[in-house]
Amino acid sequence: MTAPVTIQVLREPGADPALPLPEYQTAGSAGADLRADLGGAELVLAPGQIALVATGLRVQIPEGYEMQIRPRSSLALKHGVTLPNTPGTIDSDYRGPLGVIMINLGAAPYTIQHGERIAQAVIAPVTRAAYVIVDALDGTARGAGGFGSTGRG
Ligand SMILES: O=c1ccn([C@H]2C[C@H](O)[C@@H](COP(=O)(O)OP(=O)(O)OP(=O)(O)O)O2)c(=O)[nH]1
Repeated sequence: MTAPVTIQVLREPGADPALPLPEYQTAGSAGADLRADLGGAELVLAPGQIALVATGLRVQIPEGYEMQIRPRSSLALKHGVTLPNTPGTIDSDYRGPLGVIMINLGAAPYTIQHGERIAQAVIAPVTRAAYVIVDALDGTARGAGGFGSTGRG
């Protein structure tokens, strides 16, 4: 296993110090679970509602990496609760509160509990590109074909 990337974490003033930091549930988990810090309260997400859910944390990600915030499949499958902007992008130069944008696509209200695991954070290397203007692009067999050009199934 490669050495872990260190993410410096600052708790927001007033954040619940009892909440565990993002944590991997198994040795092979790609994502570390993020918890809702609701100040001890709960948050009801009505069908169709979008909310920015606080984690109570700020993070400092090393340059050259990003954090991707992804849904938990269990919440999505059982309740239709997911992230409308998945994966959320946390930039290495961002120093604000780490928030999770959630949406309830299910038919019933969903109650998020204080401390509930609401999403997962995946750390990934970032490749930066240089964009350059040209007069023509290389030809390929696919050409401009897309959006189902190769047929269905
Ligand atoms: O799910 C998310 C997505 C983003 N952010 C924070 C961290 C990220 O670095 C910053 C900006 O996100 P993004 O680049 O996706 O937002 P934007 O709409 O392009 O805004 P900006 O103009 O601030 O970049 O907001 C979150 O806390 N949670």
